Amino acid sequence: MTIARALTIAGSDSGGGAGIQADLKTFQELRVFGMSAITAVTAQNTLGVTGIYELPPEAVAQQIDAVATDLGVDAAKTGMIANIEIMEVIAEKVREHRIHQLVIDPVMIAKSGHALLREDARDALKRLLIPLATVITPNLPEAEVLTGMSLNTMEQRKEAAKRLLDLGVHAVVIKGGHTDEEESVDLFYDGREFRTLSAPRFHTRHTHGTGCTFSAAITAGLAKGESLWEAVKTAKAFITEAIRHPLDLGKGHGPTNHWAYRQSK
Ligand SMILES: Nc1ncnc2c1ncn2[C@@H]1O[C@H](COP(=O)(O)OP(=O)(O)O)[C@@H](O)[C@H]1O
Ligand SMILES: Cc1ncc(COP(=O)(O)OP(=O)(O)O)c(N)n1
Repeated sequence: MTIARALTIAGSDSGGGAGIQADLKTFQELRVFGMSAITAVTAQNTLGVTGIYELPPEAVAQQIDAVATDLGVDAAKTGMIANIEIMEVIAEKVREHRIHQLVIDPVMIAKSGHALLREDARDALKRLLIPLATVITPNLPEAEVLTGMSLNTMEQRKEAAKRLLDLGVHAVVIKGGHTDEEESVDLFYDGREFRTLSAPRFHTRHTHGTGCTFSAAITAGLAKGESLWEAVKTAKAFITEAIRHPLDLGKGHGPTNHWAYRQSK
């Protein structure tokens, strides 16, 4: 039996709803062997982030080397990167280990409002990492920062997707979580055609880690050899079930339910 292997390069969320923890739970649910390279440790729960401890860039490089030289990586994703120095080593290691299936979730700010990427690293993301990616998955505020556009309409989002593709990435998914529209519509663009993925919008406080979970599910699909579109469709179904059946935990923005997709099958 071939074992699909996925690596997450991201921050640790002590609360278990986002970051490395959400990614590993998602990989496991989708029957992919999960590995991690931690960029930063956050003290975090459903109410917010109370501490951020960035790791030395060498520690991130060593973790990537350790897994890539022994276990092997079929696909990888990035989440919280924290700073430019860490971003530089990630770009170097992705090239060195020839990681060709790379999902970049350009995490900038948590829903609680805490910055998870230093502001001076936002431009570096466009220069250093996005050109190496198979797909990037910005939410609406992140897509606005990366393009400098206001994204209120679908036409504006399509134009933003084109501009993001011009940065050298193969495909873009602009996620539709951050609106009050009736449906949560994600826009996919691979340079050939625009496609949309729609789901009912659930009125729930349990949306902590939705972006991490969605991008981890895409990574799992790529690790298993699925086409990008197949992987994105499964990721949308996975996150929709995870939000539809929330876990009643915490007093703030609670986690999604990582085992709901399996139970829906
Ligand atoms: N309230 C919601 N109801 C249904 N789907 C949602 C909801 N919030 C987010 N999603 C979906 O979750 C995924 C992550 O989107 P989003 O929350 O925008 O990302 P992020 O966590 O990076 O801000 C997308 O597929 C989006 O459409
Ligand atoms: C350690 C860590 N990484 C990423 C996030 C952001 O997760 P995201 O999926 O964007 O969800 P919200 O935090 O915005 O709800 C995080 N919080 N912590």
